[in-house]
Amino acid sequence: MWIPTVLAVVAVLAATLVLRFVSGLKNVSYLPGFRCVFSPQSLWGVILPTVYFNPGMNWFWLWRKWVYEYYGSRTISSVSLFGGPLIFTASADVARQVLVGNSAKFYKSPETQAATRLWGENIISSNFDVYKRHRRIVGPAFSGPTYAFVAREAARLYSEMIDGENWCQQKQVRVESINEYLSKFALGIISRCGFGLPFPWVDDSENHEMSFEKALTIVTGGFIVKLAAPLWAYKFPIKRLREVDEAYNKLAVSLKSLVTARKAELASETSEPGSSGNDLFTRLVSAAEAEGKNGLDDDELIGNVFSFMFAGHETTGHTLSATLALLALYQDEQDKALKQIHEVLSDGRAPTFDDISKLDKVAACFEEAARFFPAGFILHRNATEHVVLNLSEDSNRTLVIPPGVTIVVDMVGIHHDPKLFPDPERFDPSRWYGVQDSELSFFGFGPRACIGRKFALTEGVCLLSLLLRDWKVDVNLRAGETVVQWRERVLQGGMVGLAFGVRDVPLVLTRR
Ligand code: HEM
Repeated sequence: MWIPTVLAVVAVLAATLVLRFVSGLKNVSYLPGFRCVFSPQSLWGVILPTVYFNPGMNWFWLWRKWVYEYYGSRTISSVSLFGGPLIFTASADVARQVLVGNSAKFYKSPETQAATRLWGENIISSNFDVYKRHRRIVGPAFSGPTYAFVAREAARLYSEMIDGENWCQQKQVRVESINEYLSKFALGIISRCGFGLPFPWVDDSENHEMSFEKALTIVTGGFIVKLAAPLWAYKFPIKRLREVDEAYNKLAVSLKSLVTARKAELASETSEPGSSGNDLFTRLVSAAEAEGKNGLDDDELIGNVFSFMFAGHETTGHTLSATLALLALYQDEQDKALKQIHEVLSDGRAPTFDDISKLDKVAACFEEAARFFPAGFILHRNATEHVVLNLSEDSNRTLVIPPGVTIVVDMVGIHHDPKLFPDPERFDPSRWYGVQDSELSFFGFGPRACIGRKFALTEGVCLLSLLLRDWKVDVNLRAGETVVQWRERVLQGGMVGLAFGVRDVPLVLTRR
């Protein structure tokens, strides 16, 4: 009796899957692309490695040299048995149609913004009128005084790093992973210039209670744990979960009291302009207070300041690591940057915000590394209505995106498109000479492109100018390894935490 029942259930399930698959094909207008069991964005698709039957998360990098040519188009689809249909585009033209020309017809779905919303609605996760309110209040915080503050803090933190790591006593430093230092550096800058916190490089406090900075470090490293672990898992004595949970609770309480304190400070006008008052958090609280009931509530203030952490920490840290990896390989480019650093900072001082535009060759190294490894590597959008896109770049066909279907802009694909960037595997900073900040495509396109671009560029150029002025950067080879093998081993892109970038970059720094 049970055998026919089981067979009937299996038949119904199989028929449902087949119907869903067929409807998926229709939803992507039969656009060529992946036909797989798990969607590349589904849980199993992400967990399983990139192999020919499972694109996974790393196909953007591993298949970048052939995949679009193979399917005969820079806009392709993915239809799977498990997970919804997707459209991927590595065409800058199609990306602009979505993110610029038709931006009002697309939104960011709550599912794709789960990580950014952990602390509350914010500028990254919101849409439509709510977004406009967030942008109106957040926008002015990103301006000259903040960038000047970033430049000052970058110089101070660099010195603290060199002293704190005892590199000042050494002629040569060999590191297995420059990423550790640069990730901590980027976290320090966001903490100081985003939250207005001291973030000492060496935390020698005797206090055994978890410090705000420690909690911040654990929380940023624990985003994925927080997203993936179900609530019941916290009942078990799993050390990592306990630690992440404690850090989240600590931060939630501290941030609430920080908002209250900043409001009180502003009310009594004790905040000094030109000092900590230029951190993004204080400027946000001030702007939100000025807007009254049209401003942001406490959760939204915290959500926004965390969105800067989410969007500005790993992105900048990974790009800096990639820049040094590439400069270690391309010594001629390192020399060009060094020459400009000596010209602009001829008196040996640290760079200020006013120097950033003069250090354009240093900036171009950071920008070219950001092209090579675009930290914001996939941009998701969903259509609110049927939207017709023109694929004229590949053919004369048009593509109709139905409401609800996700289109993913593949930033790795766009930035390795040989038509836009000839010889894309070559590190060539001159591609970015004379390009305006607003045209830097790895910061996104259209009205929702990166609001923190100048923040990131200021931080990146300051750190690189100081580090390259003081140290010659070389690859740190394993015994018997050649430079070509080092490149093959180290220069691989992938998800590192929540952003795209290179993993451990082993370098030798030799004092100049
Ligand atoms: C190299 C460093 C960075 C890269 C490559 C980068 C890249 C991007 C990209 C591609 C977007 C567009 C996302 C989309 O359209 O869906 C974006 C948005 C954003 N970024 Fe950045 N980012 C960087 C640094 C920063 C920094 C330092 C901050 C803040 C301090 C920041 C804050 C933001 C915010 C708030 C948004 C959302 C803007 C909006 O929706 O209006 N980013 N970023």
